[in-house]
Amino acid sequence: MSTATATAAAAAASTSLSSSTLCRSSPSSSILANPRRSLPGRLLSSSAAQFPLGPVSAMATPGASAEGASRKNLLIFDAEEDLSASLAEHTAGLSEKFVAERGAFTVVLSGGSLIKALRKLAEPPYLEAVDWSRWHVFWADERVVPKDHADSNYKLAMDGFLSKVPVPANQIHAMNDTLAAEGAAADYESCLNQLMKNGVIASSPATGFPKFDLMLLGMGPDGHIASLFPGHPIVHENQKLVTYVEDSPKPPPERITFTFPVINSSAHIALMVTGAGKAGAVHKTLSGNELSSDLLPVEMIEPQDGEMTWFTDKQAVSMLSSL
Ligand SMILES: O=C1O[C@H](COP(=O)(O)O)[C@@H](O)[C@H](O)[C@H]1O
Repeated sequence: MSTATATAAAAAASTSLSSSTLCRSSPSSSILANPRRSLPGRLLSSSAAQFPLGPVSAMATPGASAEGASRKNLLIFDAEEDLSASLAEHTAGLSEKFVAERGAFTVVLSGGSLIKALRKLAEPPYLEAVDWSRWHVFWADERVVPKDHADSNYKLAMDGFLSKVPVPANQIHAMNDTLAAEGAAADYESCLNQLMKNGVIASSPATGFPKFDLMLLGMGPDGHIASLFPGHPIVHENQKLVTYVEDSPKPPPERITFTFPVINSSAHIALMVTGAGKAGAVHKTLSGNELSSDLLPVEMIEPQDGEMTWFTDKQAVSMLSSL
């Protein structure tokens, strides 16, 4: 597989926190008009191969421009540094767009390797250029552990990213770690509903579910995303916004997670997948049969009215023969 220069890769348009809060809405969580800030010029990483993805397969033409491209794009990077740079550019570009359009940027984080990949967003030039005051941060999934526990996705994100950027503490909407799984899921769902009412989170005209501006996801080697694991009945949840598991195959067993209707209602989904250990799930997803009855969770990502970008490396796509 050769790499090509990305023409418009990922250009979807392309105070340290001393504390943060449990999910809540507050007067400062309403949408306010915002003077547009400009980001520095193009800072695209130059070592991605870009493939617009068809609805079923990964067969595509390299180097297509972002304009008129399909709603799913596959970016392949040689170097992790470049992936991280492109993810930063992508996120900063979307932040600028949504802050200008609606005065807020709602971004959903996951746990795992994603957080390290976000590190360049907390560095110049993004550190100064991004309007962090308009960010509202959420989690796609959380483990039922205290917020200072080594397994906490909140702690991971705080330590690796959020403590380095000036997002107002009351706009960091963590799941409630004082409740058991079921209660914490219900609590987070009411938080989302309240923030939709306030207009902080948009609502999808297509589905009525919350429409986050950007959902940042990772994927496990088994094809799980958030805490939606292969073969688990909650992958079929279609009413709730947030649900829970008490028997996760990956420890810790108790977790809270967004459901597919919420994930698929997002305006933008960025899925970060690296490493040879994930090549099998990537292969099944990008060359598999979407009609099969044993879909992996990652295969069930289907934006209803949005755009999805895969951020991958060569190892993760090494089993794709068609590239
Ligand atoms: O358990 C989890 O795993 C996935 C994937 O993590 P990675 O380290 O393989 O990237 C992560 O996206 C999810 O948020 C987390 O709870």
